[in-house]
Amino acid sequence: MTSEPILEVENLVTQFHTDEGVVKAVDGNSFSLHKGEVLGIVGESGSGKSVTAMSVMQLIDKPGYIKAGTVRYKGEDLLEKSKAEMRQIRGNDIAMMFQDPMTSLNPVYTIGSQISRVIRKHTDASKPEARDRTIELLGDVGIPEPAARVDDYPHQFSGGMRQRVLLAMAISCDPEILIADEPTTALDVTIEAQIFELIDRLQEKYGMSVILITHDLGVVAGSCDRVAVVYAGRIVERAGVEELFESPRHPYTRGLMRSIPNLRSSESRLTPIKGQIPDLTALPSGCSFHPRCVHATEECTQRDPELRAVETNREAACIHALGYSNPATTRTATDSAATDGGVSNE
Ligand SMILES: Nc1ncnc2c1ncn2[C@@H]1O[C@H](COP(=O)(O)OP(=O)(O)OP(=O)(O)O)[C@@H](O)[C@H]1O
Repeated sequence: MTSEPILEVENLVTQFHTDEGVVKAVDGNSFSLHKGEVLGIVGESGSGKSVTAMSVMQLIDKPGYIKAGTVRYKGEDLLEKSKAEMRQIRGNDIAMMFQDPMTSLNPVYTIGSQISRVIRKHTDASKPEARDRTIELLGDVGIPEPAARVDDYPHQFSGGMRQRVLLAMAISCDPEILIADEPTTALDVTIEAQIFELIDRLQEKYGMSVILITHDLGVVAGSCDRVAVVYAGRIVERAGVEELFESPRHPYTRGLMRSIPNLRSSESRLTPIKGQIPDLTALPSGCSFHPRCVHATEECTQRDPELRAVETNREAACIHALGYSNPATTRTATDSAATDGGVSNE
């Protein structure tokens, strides 16, 4: 990508002070998003994906707080904006679609009135104009007979249709960025595929940039341009989607790939990653992933690896990462792996 990033997150640290200790939910992460790009943030449950999105939107409430970092949108740091300014930016510029449509839609209002209200809050549209736009949006997101359904209540829609309504609401003010946080968690796979197709289509139609948050690398493969893989609050690998699937460099990314069905036709066995994501109040010493890593060495228990470039368009936070390189394509990387204590290909 050569254009200026529309969103630049640098060294973001978000924590929660709890009775059990300080939860390091996002621990120094940086990433950028370019115009028209779809960035996937992927990782297991509890790895800090939602907290990253909520930090960008400035929706972190006590006991949480953003301890450090910058979130630059079109060059301006959102962390320095007032509450009123952020209210304008949310919806108008950056819209977020949450996991569960039932908690995001109010059951006592018609879906039309809920979408129209958002439009009227952010634009000077009149009531009839907002209603017309709402019907158009419902059509855009694939609700059949939108003019007839606009006065229905959320419970009159199926789960997939409610998710479409949320998408209509999120794009109603033509945002520059759409953050979709596990938008299909509660849906079956056919409906899930339809929602991702829809997001793709709308992203092109409206020229939006999208951050897609998911625990499912399969989703990433189908929809994203670039990917940030997160583990225990840290980005452990960042790459273009093709590079990532061609040769994942972090053992965690490899583990995630082995646990997805149908992703690699040559691998018929599914192998879940052993163990669990650590308690974010008491991270293991050294590399947080070392207790679950089949390649961990003594050094991994002591050294906390930084995210570093392993080749163009590719970074990984693993002291052995270079050892995963394909010798045919990245000779230099493989050579240096030898001096870096690198492990050989599996
Ligand atoms: N309000 C809160 N108070 C205390 N801890 C919190 C709070 N919100 C989130 N956390 C903690 O922050 C960490 C990251 O949570 P987050 O929801 O971002 O994970 P996630 O990767 O989005 O998981 P999921 O896919 O299940 O949503 C977790 O350990 C979670 O318990």
